[in-house]
Amino acid sequence: MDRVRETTRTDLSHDDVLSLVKKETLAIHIKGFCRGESLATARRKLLDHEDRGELSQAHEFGRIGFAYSEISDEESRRTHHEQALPNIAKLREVFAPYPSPTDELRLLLDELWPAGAHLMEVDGKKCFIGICRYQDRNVDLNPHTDALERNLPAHYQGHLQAQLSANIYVNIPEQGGELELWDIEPSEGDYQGLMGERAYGIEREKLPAPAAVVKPAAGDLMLLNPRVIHAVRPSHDSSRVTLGHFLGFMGSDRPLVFWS
Ligand SMILES: O=C(O)CCC(=O)C(=O)O
Ligand SMILES: [Fe+2]
Repeated sequence: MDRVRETTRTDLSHDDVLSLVKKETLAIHIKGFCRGESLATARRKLLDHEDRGELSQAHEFGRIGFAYSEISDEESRRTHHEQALPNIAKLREVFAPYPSPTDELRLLLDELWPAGAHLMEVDGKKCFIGICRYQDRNVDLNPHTDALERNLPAHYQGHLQAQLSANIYVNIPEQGGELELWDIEPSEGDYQGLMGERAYGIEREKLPAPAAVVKPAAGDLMLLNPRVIHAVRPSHDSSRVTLGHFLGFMGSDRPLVFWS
């Protein structure tokens, strides 16, 4: 079975999303999701943006916006929610006068999902969506999994049935920058054990060869299930710049929720 499915913006379906939830498909690839003019405008601005900062837990990665995964205490929790809407507006502005691909993704999923899709709220506070991430030359995004539960408050555990990831590629190096996917879903305990003292992720040497390797192009959208191990090979030339989105699945008849 082909574990990476190619489709188009118009053909993306409810069943495609469910196939990722069930891990029948490892990734769904939509080539040319972004419109050319909009991408060219944004790429110029994003490659040299004054608001680029460093990801709290792994300083080798640049980012615009404050990720949910950066929450480690009450102050960072407040920061995430206070900056959520201003950061959404800031990234929307980068694409102006065109619609931002993050907004288009939100609308597309709201339209295709029977119960719709909206920003995640935690304790009545909205979450940020659409983080811009920079992986500069020779930086390795090690094999890892993503789990919202690592950063949710204690009384909010257990409300997701599945987590999906949706990346929009703004700049992709000529060499390197491939997405690697393994068909391995470690339990949280096993993952923490494999991680040991590392800030995040697992050594590649501890894993077999990946089940799939995909090289996206600038403008593409890739959906994946980040509860299975995945990684991004280092770029050998320009920075790899993406817009990252997570989707929460709470059942087929419930809305999808968004955060970054
Ligand atoms: O940038 C990518 O291709 C994948 C990034 C990633 O780790 C994720 O989507 O969870
Ligand atoms: Fe990830």
